Amino acid sequence: MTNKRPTLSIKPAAPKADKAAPPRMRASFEVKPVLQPGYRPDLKPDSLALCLLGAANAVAQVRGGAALPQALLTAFGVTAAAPQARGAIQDIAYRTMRQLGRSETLLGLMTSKAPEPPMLASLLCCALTLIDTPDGAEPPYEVFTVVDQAVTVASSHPDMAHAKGMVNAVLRRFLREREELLKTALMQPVAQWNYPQWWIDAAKAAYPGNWQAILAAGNAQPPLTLRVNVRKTTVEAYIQLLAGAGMGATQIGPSAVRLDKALGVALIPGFDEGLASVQDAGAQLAAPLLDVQDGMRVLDACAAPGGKTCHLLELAQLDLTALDSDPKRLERVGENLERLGLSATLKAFEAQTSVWWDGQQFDRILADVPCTASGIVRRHPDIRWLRRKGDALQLATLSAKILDNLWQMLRPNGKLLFVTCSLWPQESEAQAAAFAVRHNATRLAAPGQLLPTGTAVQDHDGLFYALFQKNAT
Ligand SMILES: C[S@@+](CC[C@H](N)C(=O)[O-])C[C@H]1O[C@@H](n2cnc3c(N)ncnc32)[C@H](O)[C@@H]1O
Repeated sequence: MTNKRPTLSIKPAAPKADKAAPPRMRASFEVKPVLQPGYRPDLKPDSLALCLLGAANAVAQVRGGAALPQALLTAFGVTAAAPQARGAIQDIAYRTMRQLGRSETLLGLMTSKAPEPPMLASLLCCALTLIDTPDGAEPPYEVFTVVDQAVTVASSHPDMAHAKGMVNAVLRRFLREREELLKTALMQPVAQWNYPQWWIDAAKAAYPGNWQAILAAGNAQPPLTLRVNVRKTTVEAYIQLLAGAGMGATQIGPSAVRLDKALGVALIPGFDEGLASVQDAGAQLAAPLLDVQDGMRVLDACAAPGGKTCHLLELAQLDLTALDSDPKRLERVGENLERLGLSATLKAFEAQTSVWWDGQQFDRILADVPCTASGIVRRHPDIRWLRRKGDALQLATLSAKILDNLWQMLRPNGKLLFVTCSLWPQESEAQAAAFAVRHNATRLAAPGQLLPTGTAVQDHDGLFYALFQKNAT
Protein backbone atom coordinates (compact mmCIF):
# COMPACT_ATOMS: atom_id res chain seq x y z
CA MET A 1 0.00 0.00 0.00
CA THR A 2 1.42 3.38 -0.88
CA ASN A 3 0.46 7.02 -1.21
CA LYS A 4 3.31 7.89 -3.51
CA ARG A 5 2.66 9.50 -6.87
CA PRO A 6 3.12 7.21 -9.86
CA THR A 7 6.64 6.37 -10.94
CA LEU A 8 7.81 5.80 -14.46
CA SER A 9 9.96 2.96 -15.72
CA ILE A 10 12.10 3.96 -18.66
CA LYS A 11 13.29 1.20 -20.90
CA PRO A 12 16.65 1.85 -22.62
CA ALA A 13 16.65 2.38 -26.36
CA ALA A 14 16.78 -0.81 -28.38
CA PRO A 15 20.05 -1.51 -30.25
CA LYS A 16 20.17 -0.02 -33.74
CA ALA A 17 18.23 -2.10 -36.21
CA ASP A 18 20.26 -3.67 -38.99
CA LYS A 19 19.21 -3.05 -42.56
CA ALA A 20 17.28 -6.33 -42.97
CA ALA A 21 15.13 -5.89 -39.86
CA PRO A 22 11.71 -4.22 -40.16
CA PRO A 23 11.67 -0.61 -38.94
CA ARG A 24 10.64 -0.03 -35.32
CA MET A 25 7.49 1.99 -35.07
CA ARG A 26 8.12 3.30 -31.55
CA ALA A 27 10.24 6.18 -30.37
CA SER A 28 13.81 5.54 -29.28
CA PHE A 29 12.71 4.79 -25.71
CA GLU A 30 9.46 3.55 -24.21
CA VAL A 31 7.80 5.13 -21.19
CA LYS A 32 5.40 2.96 -19.24
CA PRO A 33 3.73 3.91 -16.00
CA VAL A 34 4.28 1.32 -13.27
CA LEU A 35 0.84 0.17 -12.17
CA GLN A 36 -0.11 0.87 -8.58
CA PRO A 37 -3.12 -1.28 -7.75
CA GLY A 38 -2.36 -0.71 -4.06
CA TYR A 39 -2.39 3.11 -4.38
CA ARG A 40 -4.75 4.71 -1.87
CA PRO A 41 -6.43 7.78 -3.37
CA ASP A 42 -7.72 10.54 -1.14
CA LEU A 43 -11.40 9.54 -1.23
CA LYS A 44 -13.92 10.32 1.52
CA PRO A 45 -14.21 7.29 3.85
CA ASP A 46 -18.02 7.27 3.61
CA SER A 47 -18.21 7.87 -0.16
CA LEU A 48 -19.60 5.55 -2.82
CA ALA A 49 -16.36 6.31 -4.72
CA LEU A 50 -14.31 4.55 -2.05
CA CYS A 51 -16.66 1.55 -2.16
CA LEU A 52 -16.49 1.41 -5.96
CA LEU A 53 -12.70 1.50 -5.80
CA GLY A 54 -12.64 -1.35 -3.26
CA ALA A 55 -15.07 -3.45 -5.27
CA ALA A 56 -13.16 -2.77 -8.53
CA ASN A 57 -9.92 -3.81 -6.85
CA ALA A 58 -11.51 -7.08 -5.66
CA VAL A 59 -13.18 -7.84 -9.01
CA ALA A 60 -9.89 -7.22 -10.86
CA GLN A 61 -8.18 -9.69 -8.51
CA VAL A 62 -10.84 -12.32 -9.21
CA ARG A 63 -10.31 -11.78 -12.94
CA GLY A 64 -6.62 -12.41 -12.20
CA GLY A 65 -7.45 -15.74 -10.52
CA ALA A 66 -7.96 -14.87 -6.82
CA ALA A 67 -10.94 -16.12 -4.83
CA LEU A 68 -13.34 -13.30 -3.91
CA PRO A 69 -13.16 -13.62 -0.09
CA GLN A 70 -9.36 -13.26 -0.17
CA ALA A 71 -9.58 -10.52 -2.82
CA LEU A 72 -11.95 -8.56 -0.59
CA LEU A 73 -9.54 -8.72 2.35
CA THR A 74 -6.84 -7.18 0.13
CA ALA A 75 -9.30 -4.57 -1.16
CA PHE A 76 -10.31 -3.61 2.40
CA GLY A 77 -6.63 -3.04 3.17
CA VAL A 78 -6.02 -1.00 0.01
CA THR A 79 -8.96 1.30 0.76
CA ALA A 80 -8.54 1.28 4.57
CA ALA A 81 -12.31 0.82 4.57
CA ALA A 82 -14.28 1.20 7.81
CA PRO A 83 -16.75 -1.63 8.65
CA GLN A 84 -19.73 0.05 6.97
CA ALA A 85 -17.76 0.70 3.78
CA ARG A 86 -16.56 -2.94 3.87
CA GLY A 87 -20.19 -4.07 3.80
CA ALA A 88 -20.88 -1.88 0.77
CA ILE A 89 -17.68 -2.99 -1.01
CA GLN A 90 -18.61 -6.62 -0.46
CA ASP A 91 -22.17 -6.03 -1.67
CA ILE A 92 -21.01 -4.29 -4.88
CA ALA A 93 -18.38 -6.97 -5.57
CA TYR A 94 -20.87 -9.84 -5.09
CA ARG A 95 -23.48 -8.11 -7.27
CA THR A 96 -20.82 -7.56 -9.94
CA MET A 97 -19.84 -11.25 -9.90
CA ARG A 98 -23.47 -12.28 -10.43
CA GLN A 99 -23.78 -9.92 -13.40
CA LEU A 100 -20.28 -10.07 -14.86
CA GLY A 101 -21.20 -11.76 -18.13
CA ARG A 102 -23.75 -9.05 -18.83
CA SER A 103 -21.52 -6.14 -17.78
CA GLU A 104 -18.46 -7.39 -19.69
CA THR A 105 -20.56 -7.94 -22.82
CA LEU A 106 -22.00 -4.41 -22.55
CA LEU A 107 -18.51 -3.04 -22.06
CA GLY A 108 -17.36 -4.89 -25.18
CA LEU A 109 -20.15 -3.23 -27.16
CA MET A 110 -19.19 0.23 -25.97
CA THR A 111 -15.40 0.09 -26.24
CA SER A 112 -13.16 -0.69 -29.19
CA LYS A 113 -10.53 -2.49 -27.08
CA ALA A 114 -10.38 -3.95 -23.58
CA PRO A 115 -9.94 -1.12 -21.04
CA GLU A 116 -6.49 -1.16 -19.46
CA PRO A 117 -5.43 -1.75 -16.75
CA PRO A 118 -7.82 -4.54 -15.65
CA MET A 119 -8.94 -2.48 -12.64
CA LEU A 120 -10.41 0.09 -15.07
CA ALA A 121 -12.52 -2.62 -16.73
CA SER A 122 -13.55 -3.82 -13.28
CA LEU A 123 -14.50 -0.30 -12.18
CA LEU A 124 -16.71 0.02 -15.25
CA CYS A 125 -18.30 -3.41 -14.57
CA CYS A 126 -19.00 -2.47 -10.94
CA ALA A 127 -20.58 0.84 -11.98
CA LEU A 128 -22.57 -0.82 -14.79
CA THR A 129 -23.88 -3.41 -12.33
CA LEU A 130 -25.19 -0.64 -10.09
CA ILE A 131 -26.96 1.26 -12.86
CA ASP A 132 -28.14 -1.76 -14.89
CA THR A 133 -30.52 -3.54 -12.52
CA PRO A 134 -32.20 -6.44 -14.37
CA ASP A 135 -35.97 -6.92 -14.53
CA GLY A 136 -36.76 -3.33 -13.54
CA ALA A 137 -35.43 -3.72 -9.99
CA GLU A 138 -34.79 -0.50 -8.06
CA PRO A 139 -31.10 0.53 -8.45
CA PRO A 140 -29.31 0.43 -5.09
CA TYR A 141 -27.88 3.95 -5.66
CA GLU A 142 -29.07 6.95 -7.67
CA VAL A 143 -27.69 6.29 -11.17
CA PHE A 144 -26.10 9.69 -11.79
CA THR A 145 -24.41 9.49 -8.39
CA VAL A 146 -22.88 6.19 -9.53
CA VAL A 147 -21.60 7.81 -12.75
CA ASP A 148 -20.19 10.79 -10.85
CA GLN A 149 -18.51 8.60 -8.23
CA ALA A 150 -17.02 6.23 -10.82
CA VAL A 151 -15.48 9.25 -12.58
CA THR A 152 -14.17 10.46 -9.20
CA VAL A 153 -12.48 7.09 -8.67
CA ALA A 154 -10.86 7.16 -12.10
CA SER A 155 -9.66 10.79 -11.68
CA SER A 156 -8.17 10.08 -8.27
CA HIS A 157 -6.16 7.00 -9.23
CA PRO A 158 -2.90 7.14 -11.19
CA ASP A 159 -3.71 3.88 -13.02
CA MET A 160 -7.05 5.18 -14.28
CA ALA A 161 -6.83 8.97 -14.44
CA HIS A 162 -6.07 8.81 -18.20
CA ALA A 163 -9.52 7.26 -18.73
CA LYS A 164 -11.79 9.46 -16.61
CA GLY A 165 -13.45 10.87 -19.76
CA MET A 166 -13.97 7.36 -21.09
CA VAL A 167 -15.57 6.22 -17.81
CA ASN A 168 -18.00 9.13 -17.99
CA ALA A 169 -18.73 8.54 -21.69
CA VAL A 170 -19.32 4.78 -21.36
CA LEU A 171 -21.64 5.04 -18.36
CA ARG A 172 -23.64 7.92 -19.84
CA ARG A 173 -23.89 6.11 -23.16
CA PHE A 174 -25.33 3.11 -21.36
CA LEU A 175 -27.96 5.29 -19.68
CA ARG A 176 -28.86 6.91 -23.04
CA GLU A 177 -28.88 3.74 -25.16
CA ARG A 178 -29.77 1.17 -22.51
CA GLU A 179 -32.54 -0.57 -24.45
CA GLU A 180 -30.62 -1.02 -27.70
CA LEU A 181 -27.42 -2.07 -25.96
CA LEU A 182 -29.18 -4.62 -23.78
CA LYS A 183 -31.07 -6.03 -26.75
CA THR A 184 -27.78 -6.71 -28.51
CA ALA A 185 -25.90 -7.87 -25.40
CA LEU A 186 -28.56 -10.31 -24.24
CA MET A 187 -28.34 -12.21 -27.52
CA GLN A 188 -25.08 -13.59 -26.09
CA PRO A 189 -25.69 -16.54 -23.70
CA VAL A 190 -22.82 -15.34 -21.49
CA ALA A 191 -24.63 -12.02 -20.99
CA GLN A 192 -28.03 -13.65 -20.62
CA TRP A 193 -26.97 -16.24 -18.02
CA ASN A 194 -23.86 -14.69 -16.46
CA TYR A 195 -21.76 -17.85 -16.70
CA PRO A 196 -18.81 -18.63 -19.00
CA GLN A 197 -19.92 -20.30 -22.25
CA TRP A 198 -18.28 -23.66 -21.35
CA TRP A 199 -20.27 -23.75 -18.09
CA ILE A 200 -23.55 -23.10 -19.93
CA ASP A 201 -22.68 -25.87 -22.41
CA ALA A 202 -21.81 -28.29 -19.58
CA ALA A 203 -25.11 -27.53 -17.77
CA LYS A 204 -27.05 -28.12 -21.03
CA ALA A 205 -25.26 -31.43 -21.62
CA ALA A 206 -25.79 -32.71 -18.06
CA TYR A 207 -29.33 -31.39 -17.55
CA PRO A 208 -30.98 -30.97 -20.97
CA GLY A 209 -34.45 -30.59 -19.41
CA ASN A 210 -33.75 -28.05 -16.68
CA TRP A 211 -30.41 -26.36 -17.25
CA GLN A 212 -32.06 -22.91 -17.30
CA ALA A 213 -33.57 -23.38 -13.81
CA ILE A 214 -30.21 -24.61 -12.50
CA LEU A 215 -28.32 -21.62 -13.89
CA ALA A 216 -31.00 -19.24 -12.58
CA ALA A 217 -30.85 -20.84 -9.09
CA GLY A 218 -27.10 -20.21 -9.05
CA ASN A 219 -27.72 -16.50 -9.68
CA ALA A 220 -30.17 -16.09 -6.79
CA GLN A 221 -29.24 -14.50 -3.48
CA PRO A 222 -28.66 -17.34 -1.00
CA PRO A 223 -30.61 -17.38 2.25
CA LEU A 224 -29.00 -17.43 5.68
CA THR A 225 -29.80 -20.92 6.95
CA LEU A 226 -28.96 -22.11 10.45
CA ARG A 227 -28.53 -25.57 11.91
CA VAL A 228 -30.12 -25.73 15.34
CA ASN A 229 -27.96 -27.60 17.84
CA VAL A 230 -30.36 -30.27 19.05
CA ARG A 231 -28.01 -31.08 21.92
CA LYS A 232 -28.77 -27.70 23.43
CA THR A 233 -32.27 -26.75 22.27
CA THR A 234 -35.13 -27.68 19.95
CA VAL A 235 -36.05 -26.16 16.59
CA GLU A 236 -39.36 -24.87 18.03
CA ALA A 237 -37.67 -23.24 21.03
CA TYR A 238 -35.01 -21.68 18.81
CA ILE A 239 -37.57 -20.24 16.39
CA GLN A 240 -39.30 -18.71 19.41
CA LEU A 241 -36.01 -17.23 20.56
CA LEU A 242 -35.59 -15.68 17.11
CA ALA A 243 -39.16 -14.33 17.19
CA GLY A 244 -38.45 -12.75 20.58
CA ALA A 245 -35.54 -10.92 18.94
CA GLY A 246 -37.87 -9.74 16.15
CA MET A 247 -36.49 -12.17 13.56
CA GLY A 248 -38.79 -14.12 11.29
CA ALA A 249 -37.68 -17.67 10.37
CA THR A 250 -38.98 -20.82 8.68
CA GLN A 251 -38.07 -24.44 9.36
CA ILE A 252 -36.87 -25.95 6.05
CA GLY A 253 -35.28 -29.21 7.27
CA PRO A 254 -35.15 -31.41 10.38
CA SER A 255 -32.76 -28.96 12.10
CA ALA A 256 -32.63 -26.29 9.39
CA VAL A 257 -34.05 -22.81 9.98
CA ARG A 258 -33.99 -20.14 7.28
CA LEU A 259 -33.93 -16.54 8.47
CA ASP A 260 -36.19 -14.07 6.65
CA LYS A 261 -33.32 -11.57 6.57
CA ALA A 262 -29.58 -12.27 6.47
CA LEU A 263 -27.39 -10.78 9.21
CA GLY A 264 -23.87 -11.09 10.58
CA VAL A 265 -23.15 -14.08 12.84
CA ALA A 266 -22.50 -11.76 15.80
CA LEU A 267 -26.18 -10.79 15.71
CA ILE A 268 -27.55 -14.36 15.55
CA PRO A 269 -29.26 -15.11 18.89
CA GLY A 270 -27.46 -17.82 20.84
CA PHE A 271 -24.65 -18.12 18.27
CA ASP A 272 -21.81 -17.59 20.74
CA GLU A 273 -23.44 -20.05 23.16
CA GLY A 274 -23.55 -22.70 20.41
CA LEU A 275 -27.35 -22.87 20.00
CA ALA A 276 -27.02 -22.60 16.22
CA SER A 277 -24.47 -22.70 13.38
CA VAL A 278 -24.59 -21.40 9.82
CA GLN A 279 -25.08 -24.31 7.39
CA ASP A 280 -27.02 -24.78 4.16
CA ALA A 281 -30.08 -27.05 4.47
CA GLY A 282 -28.68 -29.44 1.82
CA ALA A 283 -25.37 -29.77 3.66
CA GLN A 284 -27.33 -30.63 6.82
CA LEU A 285 -28.38 -33.95 5.23
CA ALA A 286 -24.88 -35.41 5.52
CA ALA A 287 -24.57 -36.19 9.24
CA PRO A 288 -27.99 -37.91 9.68
CA LEU A 289 -27.30 -40.10 6.61
CA LEU A 290 -24.32 -41.64 8.40
CA ASP A 291 -26.60 -42.93 11.18
CA VAL A 292 -23.99 -42.44 13.93
CA GLN A 293 -24.38 -44.02 17.39
CA ASP A 294 -22.64 -43.19 20.67
CA GLY A 295 -19.15 -44.67 20.92
CA MET A 296 -18.52 -45.02 17.19
CA ARG A 297 -15.12 -44.34 15.66
CA VAL A 298 -15.71 -41.83 12.87
CA LEU A 299 -13.46 -40.22 10.26
CA ASP A 300 -14.35 -36.91 8.60
CA ALA A 301 -11.74 -37.03 5.83
CA CYS A 302 -12.04 -33.54 4.27
CA ALA A 303 -13.36 -31.74 7.29
CA ALA A 304 -12.65 -28.01 7.16
CA PRO A 305 -14.24 -25.68 8.11
CA GLY A 306 -16.05 -28.33 10.13
CA GLY A 307 -19.76 -27.82 9.47
CA LYS A 308 -20.41 -31.54 9.05
CA THR A 309 -17.88 -32.53 11.75
CA CYS A 310 -19.78 -30.48 14.31
CA HIS A 311 -23.15 -31.75 13.13
CA LEU A 312 -21.97 -35.37 13.55
CA LEU A 313 -20.83 -34.59 17.10
CA GLU A 314 -24.14 -32.89 17.89
CA LEU A 315 -25.92 -36.14 16.98
CA ALA A 316 -23.87 -38.61 19.11
CA GLN A 317 -20.85 -39.00 21.41
CA LEU A 318 -18.16 -40.03 18.93
CA ASP A 319 -14.46 -40.73 18.76
CA LEU A 320 -14.05 -38.47 15.72
CA THR A 321 -10.95 -37.72 13.67
CA ALA A 322 -11.21 -34.59 11.51
CA LEU A 323 -8.66 -34.64 8.70
CA ASP A 324 -7.92 -31.87 6.21
CA SER A 325 -4.93 -31.18 3.99
CA ASP A 326 -5.03 -27.45 4.75
CA PRO A 327 -3.73 -26.67 8.27
CA LYS A 328 -5.08 -23.10 8.13
CA ARG A 329 -8.58 -24.31 7.30
CA LEU A 330 -8.26 -26.99 9.98
CA GLU A 331 -7.87 -24.20 12.56
CA ARG A 332 -11.43 -23.17 11.72
CA VAL A 333 -12.63 -26.68 12.62
CA GLY A 334 -10.99 -26.15 16.03
CA GLU A 335 -12.73 -22.78 16.46
CA ASN A 336 -16.13 -24.22 15.56
CA LEU A 337 -15.68 -27.18 17.92
CA GLU A 338 -14.72 -24.82 20.72
CA ARG A 339 -17.75 -22.56 20.24
CA LEU A 340 -20.04 -25.60 20.33
CA GLY A 341 -18.26 -27.25 23.28
CA LEU A 342 -17.38 -30.35 21.21
CA SER A 343 -14.12 -32.21 20.71
CA ALA A 344 -12.37 -34.19 17.99
CA THR A 345 -8.84 -35.19 17.00
CA LEU A 346 -7.60 -32.81 14.28
CA LYS A 347 -5.00 -33.99 11.75
CA ALA A 348 -3.53 -32.00 8.87
CA PHE A 349 -2.80 -34.63 6.20
CA GLU A 350 -3.89 -35.56 2.70
CA ALA A 351 -6.71 -38.08 2.63
CA GLN A 352 -5.18 -40.01 -0.29
CA THR A 353 -2.29 -41.01 2.01
CA SER A 354 -2.22 -43.35 5.02
CA VAL A 355 0.75 -41.96 6.96
CA TRP A 356 -1.57 -40.42 9.57
CA TRP A 357 -3.66 -43.62 10.09
CA ASP A 358 -3.08 -45.88 13.14
CA GLY A 359 -4.40 -48.96 11.31
CA GLN A 360 -7.67 -49.19 13.30
CA GLN A 361 -10.70 -49.19 11.05
CA PHE A 362 -13.55 -46.69 11.35
CA ASP A 363 -17.27 -47.43 11.78
CA ARG A 364 -18.21 -44.45 9.63
CA ILE A 365 -16.35 -42.31 7.12
CA LEU A 366 -17.45 -39.00 5.67
CA ALA A 367 -15.68 -38.14 2.40
CA ASP A 368 -16.76 -34.58 1.52
CA VAL A 369 -14.12 -34.44 -1.20
CA PRO A 370 -12.60 -31.38 -2.91
CA CYS A 371 -14.60 -30.55 -6.07
CA THR A 372 -15.40 -27.71 -8.45
CA ALA A 373 -18.07 -26.40 -6.03
CA SER A 374 -20.32 -25.83 -9.04
CA GLY A 375 -23.37 -26.51 -6.83
CA ILE A 376 -22.74 -23.62 -4.45
CA VAL A 377 -22.33 -20.74 -6.89
CA ARG A 378 -25.21 -18.81 -5.37
CA ARG A 379 -23.04 -18.43 -2.23
CA HIS A 380 -19.76 -18.08 -4.14
CA PRO A 381 -20.58 -16.27 -7.41
CA ASP A 382 -16.85 -15.90 -8.20
CA ILE A 383 -16.43 -19.68 -8.65
CA ARG A 384 -17.87 -19.72 -12.17
CA TRP A 385 -15.30 -17.14 -13.33
CA LEU A 386 -12.39 -18.94 -11.62
CA ARG A 387 -12.96 -22.53 -12.74
CA ARG A 388 -11.70 -23.93 -16.03
CA LYS A 389 -13.35 -26.56 -18.21
CA GLY A 390 -10.84 -29.29 -17.31
CA ASP A 391 -11.09 -28.79 -13.52
CA ALA A 392 -13.90 -31.33 -12.95
CA LEU A 393 -11.90 -34.17 -14.47
CA GLN A 394 -8.73 -33.22 -12.61
CA LEU A 395 -10.57 -33.03 -9.27
CA ALA A 396 -12.43 -36.29 -9.97
CA THR A 397 -9.05 -38.01 -10.41
CA LEU A 398 -7.93 -36.78 -6.98
CA SER A 399 -11.20 -37.70 -5.27
CA ALA A 400 -11.09 -41.22 -6.76
CA LYS A 401 -7.67 -41.64 -5.10
CA ILE A 402 -9.07 -40.32 -1.80
CA LEU A 403 -12.09 -42.66 -1.91
CA ASP A 404 -9.98 -45.72 -2.80
CA ASN A 405 -7.58 -44.97 0.05
CA LEU A 406 -10.34 -44.42 2.62
CA TRP A 407 -12.13 -47.68 1.76
CA GLN A 408 -9.41 -49.81 3.39
CA MET A 409 -9.95 -47.76 6.60
CA LEU A 410 -13.62 -48.72 6.87
CA ARG A 411 -14.60 -51.78 8.94
CA PRO A 412 -16.74 -54.53 7.35
CA ASN A 413 -20.42 -53.46 7.44
CA GLY A 414 -19.24 -49.89 8.04
CA LYS A 415 -20.64 -46.99 5.99
CA LEU A 416 -18.89 -44.39 3.86
CA LEU A 417 -20.74 -41.27 2.73
CA PHE A 418 -19.37 -39.68 -0.45
CA VAL A 419 -20.35 -36.01 -0.80
CA THR A 420 -19.62 -33.31 -3.35
CA CYS A 421 -21.03 -29.83 -3.82
CA SER A 422 -20.77 -30.27 -7.58
CA LEU A 423 -23.31 -30.41 -10.39
CA TRP A 424 -21.00 -32.18 -12.82
CA PRO A 425 -21.67 -35.94 -13.20
CA GLN A 426 -17.99 -36.86 -13.70
CA GLU A 427 -17.33 -35.63 -10.14
CA SER A 428 -20.49 -37.14 -8.66
CA GLU A 429 -22.70 -39.92 -10.07
CA ALA A 430 -20.10 -41.26 -12.53
CA GLN A 431 -17.54 -41.28 -9.72
CA ALA A 432 -19.94 -43.07 -7.34
CA ALA A 433 -20.89 -45.69 -9.93
CA ALA A 434 -17.26 -46.44 -10.82
CA PHE A 435 -16.31 -46.62 -7.13
CA ALA A 436 -19.11 -49.14 -6.36
CA VAL A 437 -17.88 -51.38 -9.17
CA ARG A 438 -14.17 -51.11 -8.22
CA HIS A 439 -14.85 -52.11 -4.62
CA ASN A 440 -17.96 -54.23 -4.93
CA ALA A 441 -19.56 -51.79 -2.47
CA THR A 442 -23.25 -51.90 -1.64
CA ARG A 443 -25.04 -48.64 -2.37
CA LEU A 444 -27.55 -47.67 0.32
CA ALA A 445 -30.39 -45.16 -0.06
CA ALA A 446 -29.14 -41.54 -0.36
CA PRO A 447 -30.40 -38.43 -2.16
CA GLY A 448 -27.97 -38.69 -5.13
CA GLN A 449 -27.78 -35.42 -7.07
CA LEU A 450 -29.61 -32.56 -5.32
CA LEU A 451 -30.08 -29.61 -7.64
CA PRO A 452 -29.90 -26.09 -6.22
CA THR A 453 -33.34 -24.73 -5.44
CA GLY A 454 -34.90 -21.80 -3.62
CA THR A 455 -38.62 -22.22 -3.02
CA ALA A 456 -40.72 -21.38 0.04
CA VAL A 457 -40.29 -24.84 1.56
CA GLN A 458 -37.13 -26.18 -0.12
CA ASP A 459 -34.05 -24.01 -0.18
CA HIS A 460 -30.62 -25.57 -0.60
CA ASP A 461 -27.41 -25.65 -2.61
CA GLY A 462 -26.55 -28.27 -5.23
CA LEU A 463 -24.97 -31.33 -3.58
CA PHE A 464 -24.38 -34.98 -4.33
CA TYR A 465 -24.73 -37.83 -1.83
CA ALA A 466 -23.86 -41.51 -2.30
CA LEU A 467 -23.80 -43.88 0.69
CA PHE A 468 -21.77 -47.11 0.54
CA GLN A 469 -21.63 -50.11 2.85
CA LYS A 470 -18.64 -52.41 2.96
CA ASN A 471 -19.62 -56.04 2.51
CA ALA A 472 -18.60 -58.28 5.41
CA THR A 473 -16.90 -60.91 3.24
C1 LIG B 1 -15.93 -29.35 0.49
S1 LIG B 1 -14.70 -28.85 1.59
C2 LIG B 1 -15.20 -29.67 3.05
C3 LIG B 1 -16.33 -28.99 3.79
C4 LIG B 1 -16.53 -29.60 5.16
N1 LIG B 1 -16.77 -31.02 5.11
C5 LIG B 1 -17.68 -28.94 5.91
O1 LIG B 1 -18.81 -29.44 5.85
O2 LIG B 1 -17.46 -27.89 6.55
C6 LIG B 1 -13.35 -29.83 1.07
C7 LIG B 1 -12.15 -29.77 2.00
O3 LIG B 1 -11.21 -30.71 1.50
C8 LIG B 1 -9.91 -30.23 1.79
N2 LIG B 1 -8.98 -30.97 0.93
C9 LIG B 1 -8.59 -30.69 -0.33
N3 LIG B 1 -7.76 -31.65 -0.79
C10 LIG B 1 -7.63 -32.55 0.21
C11 LIG B 1 -6.89 -33.75 0.36
N4 LIG B 1 -6.12 -34.20 -0.63
N5 LIG B 1 -6.98 -34.41 1.53
C12 LIG B 1 -7.74 -33.95 2.55
N6 LIG B 1 -8.46 -32.79 2.46
C13 LIG B 1 -8.40 -32.12 1.31
C14 LIG B 1 -10.00 -28.76 1.56
O4 LIG B 1 -8.99 -28.08 2.29
C15 LIG B 1 -11.42 -28.45 2.06
O5 LIG B 1 -11.36 -27.99 3.38
